[in-house]
Amino acid sequence: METNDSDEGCVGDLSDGVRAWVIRGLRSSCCCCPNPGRDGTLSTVRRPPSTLEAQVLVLGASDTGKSTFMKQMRYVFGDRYPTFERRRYQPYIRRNLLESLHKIVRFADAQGVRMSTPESQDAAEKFRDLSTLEKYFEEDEPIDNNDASILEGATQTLWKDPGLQEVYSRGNEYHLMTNADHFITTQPPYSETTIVPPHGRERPERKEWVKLILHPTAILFLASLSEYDQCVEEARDEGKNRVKESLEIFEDVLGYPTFENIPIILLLNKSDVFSKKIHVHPLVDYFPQYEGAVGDEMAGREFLSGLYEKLAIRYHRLFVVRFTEATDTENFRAIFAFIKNNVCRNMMSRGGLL
Ligand SMILES: Nc1nc2c(ncn2[C@@H]2O[C@H](COP(=O)(O)OP(=O)(O)OP(=O)(O)O)[C@@H](O)[C@H]2O)c(=O)[nH]1
Ligand SMILES: [Mg+2]
Repeated sequence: METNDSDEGCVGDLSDGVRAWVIRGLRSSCCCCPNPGRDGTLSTVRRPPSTLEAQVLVLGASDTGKSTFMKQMRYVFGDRYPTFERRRYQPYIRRNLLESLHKIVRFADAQGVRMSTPESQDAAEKFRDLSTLEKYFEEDEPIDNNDASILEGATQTLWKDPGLQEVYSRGNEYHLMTNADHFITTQPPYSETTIVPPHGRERPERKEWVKLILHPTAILFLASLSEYDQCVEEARDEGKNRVKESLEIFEDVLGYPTFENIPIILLLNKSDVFSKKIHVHPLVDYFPQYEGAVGDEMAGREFLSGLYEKLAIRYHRLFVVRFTEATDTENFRAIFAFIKNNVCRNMMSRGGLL
């Protein structure tokens, strides 16, 4: 399902007069840059001539947290999330969650995993047939209260079942969205307005976005630490590992002539998911060259960041790495301060001030 990511377009003033911008239609890129015109084109900045402006381009493979990062910017520096906007997200979140529950139940069927009680078997039945759920996908139609409470009860009953927990922990085998547990354990978005950044799924048209972007001050490259045990959904038949896909995109960025002297800040995101997963899914099962201990979070982080570092060294590029959790606002604030500092230093150094 595609989401109408509201981060596509101008997302408002950030600190120090920098504006954030996501180029419409480019899933994998966004930047902080001069004011966009109303028609979505970039226009001249009306600022005092002495104002310095940074353009930070945010890149990365699908599902790594780019939109979440931009939404945090808006939450921290912009107008938070007005109620109307939360309402706008709700149908997308609801659809993502229903499709996820359907995937979980079908995977359980395929693997011969049965829910352990008659109640949870009944609950599973509610999500087994996608065509019966489609009526809840309508954007403009709220679910009636009775259906909402049936779906909510079924969701909670299923979640407590050990059979469901078993297949849930194997979500990497069938492309389960990252935060399905969050939606389920907080407030399933059937009747109440719930806000969590939605989930976009398109695979980036890499060669396309790379042609369209400007000369940024810095590149923020997002990669997901937690995807080491997942395959690229669109390249499922090839069984292509998502970290490998991300490394290829990183290499494209390193090799792109326009970016030759642009500093890169690598954000290894979803560290919260990684720290849970690493104990359950050994890194060595997916990367045989990993030599650290099973379940050693620090060694795992070092190993994965080392894969990016090797590429950067090969291309003689300077870069810095941070481990992040884009869904955590406090973590975002700290990372944003780091980025700002880094970008400012870079601008000063380019201007001969350092
Ligand atoms: N737990 C956790 N979830 C995250 C984190 N960062 C992003 N997510 C979730 O991961 C999913 C994908 O995040 P997005 O921000 O939509 O990813 P994206 O890079 O914009 O994806 P595309 O638009 O498909 O390229 C969403 O459900 C986010 O809420 C994180 O640090 N921790
Ligand atoms: Mg996105």
